[in-house]
Amino acid sequence: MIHVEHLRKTFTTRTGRFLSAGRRTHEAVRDVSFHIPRGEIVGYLGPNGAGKSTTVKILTGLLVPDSGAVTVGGLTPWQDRRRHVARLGAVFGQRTTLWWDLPVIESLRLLRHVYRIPHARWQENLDTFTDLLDLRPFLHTPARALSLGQRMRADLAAALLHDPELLFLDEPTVGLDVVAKDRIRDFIAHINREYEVTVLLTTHDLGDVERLARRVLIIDHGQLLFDGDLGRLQAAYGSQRELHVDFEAPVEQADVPGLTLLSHEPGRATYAFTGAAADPIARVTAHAPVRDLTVREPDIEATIRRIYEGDLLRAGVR
Ligand SMILES: Nc1ncnc2c1ncn2[C@@H]1O[C@H](COP(=O)(O)OP(=O)(O)OP(=O)(O)O)[C@@H](O)[C@H]1O
Repeated sequence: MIHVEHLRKTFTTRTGRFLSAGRRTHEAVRDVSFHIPRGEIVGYLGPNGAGKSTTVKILTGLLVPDSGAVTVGGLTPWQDRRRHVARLGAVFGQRTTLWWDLPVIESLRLLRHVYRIPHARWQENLDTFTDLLDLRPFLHTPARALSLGQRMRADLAAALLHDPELLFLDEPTVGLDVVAKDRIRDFIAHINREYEVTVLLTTHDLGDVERLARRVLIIDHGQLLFDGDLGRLQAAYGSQRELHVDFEAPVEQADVPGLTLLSHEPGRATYAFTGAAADPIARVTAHAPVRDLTVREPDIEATIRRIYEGDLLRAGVR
């Protein structure tokens, strides 16, 4: 479905003014290659500025790369833009594609015309998504008056009315509570299963990835660092957990044998450990009286950092 070969994109920006004016070239994407078969959900991950949006903009046809070959369903996005766009949908957690002042249903009607969807097909999809996403209570509410969770549900319906083969999701659950996140994730899994929609998911939320994607691509500084199974990634890099401890009173010496001290300020310390939490908790509580403690799973950003710092290529995991 998606074929990307040796993709490269640089941006040139101006620096300084007048006599000191110059140009700086920045390689946002360097030599990235990957293939995604139809019907797969792939998590596209990386820290801020890694090159994710640039790749997605090229895949949607918004940007033209400097070099490399890209085909999506046999089309070159920036050359066959109209045909390409008709086959894809996109949802951005940070902004809506709905008309702000219009009731949701009016936006969905307008999209029928934009994409020239046959009326019967549009109605069928609208009914299906209204049920699956429980849109009925706010179909007649303007987009600006929706809660974030409602807006995301309406945006998902809007992106899928024209039966796209490929869906780009950018932070689809950002800012949502646990229940709303679950609902969105269940829906995405459903449409992937039932309609065989291929999904490229960019997110900083490991929960989205764990629930939806078996495969992840990790990019940093424009280079692809990892392409493979999420299980393999987590086994290799995601096993380090954090223990955050509030002591009853400030402790002068926070080092605890067997644990790695990550940070320490009076009365508070953070440790890294692997495996079960019982032993580290016992060690810390034996060290000094504890008021409160929490165990945190590594977030995706931290895992990605560790991959980068640990030099994935040398570790031979790729
Ligand atoms: N239009 C542009 N002009 C100049 N530089 C740009 C432009 N767009 C992106 N960049 C630079 O290219 C690099 C990659 O940016 P990109 O937006 O692809 O990252 P990202 O992985 O999507 O980050 P984020 O998670 O913050 O959205 C960054 O260093 C960014 O500053």
